[in-house]
Amino acid sequence: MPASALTENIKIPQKQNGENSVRREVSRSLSISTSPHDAFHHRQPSMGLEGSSPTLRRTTTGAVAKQLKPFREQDVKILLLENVNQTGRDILQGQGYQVEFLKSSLPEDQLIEKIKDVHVIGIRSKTKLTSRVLAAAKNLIVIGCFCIGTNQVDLQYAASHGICVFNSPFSNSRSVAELVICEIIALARQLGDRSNEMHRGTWNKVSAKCWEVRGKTLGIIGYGHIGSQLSVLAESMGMDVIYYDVVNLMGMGNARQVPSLDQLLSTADFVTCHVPELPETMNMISKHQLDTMKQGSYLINASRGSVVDIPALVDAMRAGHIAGAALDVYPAEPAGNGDYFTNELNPWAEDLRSLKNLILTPHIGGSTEEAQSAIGVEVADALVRYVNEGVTVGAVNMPEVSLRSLTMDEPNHARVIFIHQNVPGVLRRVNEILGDHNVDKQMTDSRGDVAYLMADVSSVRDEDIAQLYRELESLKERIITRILY
Ligand SMILES: NC(=O)C1=CN([C@@H]2O[C@H](COP(=O)(O)OP(=O)(O)OC[C@H]3O[C@@H](n4cnc5c(N)ncnc54)[C@H](O)[C@@H]3O)[C@@H](O)[C@H]2O)C=CC1
Ligand SMILES: O=C(O)C(=O)COP(=O)(O)O
Repeated sequence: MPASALTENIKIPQKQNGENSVRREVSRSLSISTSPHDAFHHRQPSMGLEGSSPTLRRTTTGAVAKQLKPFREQDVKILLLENVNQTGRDILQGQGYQVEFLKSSLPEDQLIEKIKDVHVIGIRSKTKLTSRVLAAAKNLIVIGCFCIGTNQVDLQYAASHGICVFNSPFSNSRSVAELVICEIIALARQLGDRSNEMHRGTWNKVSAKCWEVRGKTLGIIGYGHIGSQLSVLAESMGMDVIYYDVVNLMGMGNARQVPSLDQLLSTADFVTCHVPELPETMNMISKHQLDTMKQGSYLINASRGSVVDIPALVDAMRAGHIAGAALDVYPAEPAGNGDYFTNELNPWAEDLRSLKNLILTPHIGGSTEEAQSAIGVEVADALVRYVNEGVTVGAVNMPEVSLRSLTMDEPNHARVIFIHQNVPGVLRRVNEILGDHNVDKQMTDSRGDVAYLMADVSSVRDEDIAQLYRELESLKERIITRILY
């Protein structure tokens, strides 16, 4: 059946602004093309068994998994910002998607222009996907954060608009932990200052207030992937490790959890922050906490800039109460590389630059070849699985739903994905619609206000698919319908 035959089944109401809403929705969910004649593509020939596809897989039963291709691959538009690693780009381009790659982030207004068109966006920690930006992203189905943190994305807004978000939960944890180990020793030995002096031609051999780290106490705030990895490394250097976390967690090695932040602060020689950006972690280290820290102790922050109240830290360092600090993250960070670390960016930048034994790094905690290349693969794979098969395993804002792959022996199957508001009665109505077909398998789950249903239906013709799509779209609780085949 030609694609246009299917198109004829679709009623295309005109919107006031002339934009065609069904066409837009269809292009977001079923077919990428915005041409009314291409609004539904008919089935693509299945990939041949002898084909050279690098993604040819077998299911657990040994059958060859059919690669679902909802779109013409070349129509899937992807915008990658912030220098996403080549490994990720290769995977996405290997799928035949249209990939636009930029080295830096974009200011909000430019981002709003660019995001209008794309189905997938890949970012790192700098790009702010606020509700204002996402509201412009009419075709967007998925966001890939090629990093750990997801605080830069309005996760709830994204979920309520059916936009799935993935990240890489631990591929750069080791890199951050190693940087922090390096900083502990560098602060204890005032390495930054000695090196700066030598760069200026000054020989300044001192031992006063320079220490070994062996036998000193490291206090870790947030004992997750990074904190616990750091704990192991610090113990192997002979440090005692204590940690504070809102969750009760088993310590690695001899590390001990302490019941309060104040207890950690008043005991540790080195305090390091590894909590996510949350309302509760905003200025978690401020004047009171700095005062509670031991005289001559050190502070490290490689988590998020909002966690440490920097003017309070400047005061504590000027007073000599804090002997040194290392900061990798800042409340405001520039979109790209350049001479931006000035008072224009953050009002206290010059104050920081004037302090002794303060290591300042440009958010490089996760910036190693190993981490970036692993993250590129992990997040790009998750994006491909989502675009091609609708699998949400690993998503940070959607229920995790997966079905075993359709196989090459099931040519007339379709996968229905229905993201909807999590209210009573929807499943009954969805199943009434699906009930005319043979539902081979189905999974549904909810997370907060949003539910995700995935069902594989067999023996469906192209016109059945169009009808299923129309009927599901007509349900008032629908957020997004996608049909993959
Ligand atoms: N500088 C850099 O380049 C990088 C920075 N990061 C930042 O580091 C953060 C931590 O990363 P992971 O260890 O992978 O996260 P994680 O989620 O594995 O661990 C975070 C821990 O913090 C704890 N926590 C949350 N709120 C807390 C509170 N109010 N008080 C005490 N503990 C609290 C959690 O229970 C959890 O155990 C990320 O959210 C990200 O913002 C991550 C990677 C690279
Ligand atoms: O992984 C994270 O959360 C980080 O902070 C690293 O961010 P980046 O990928 O360097 O922008």
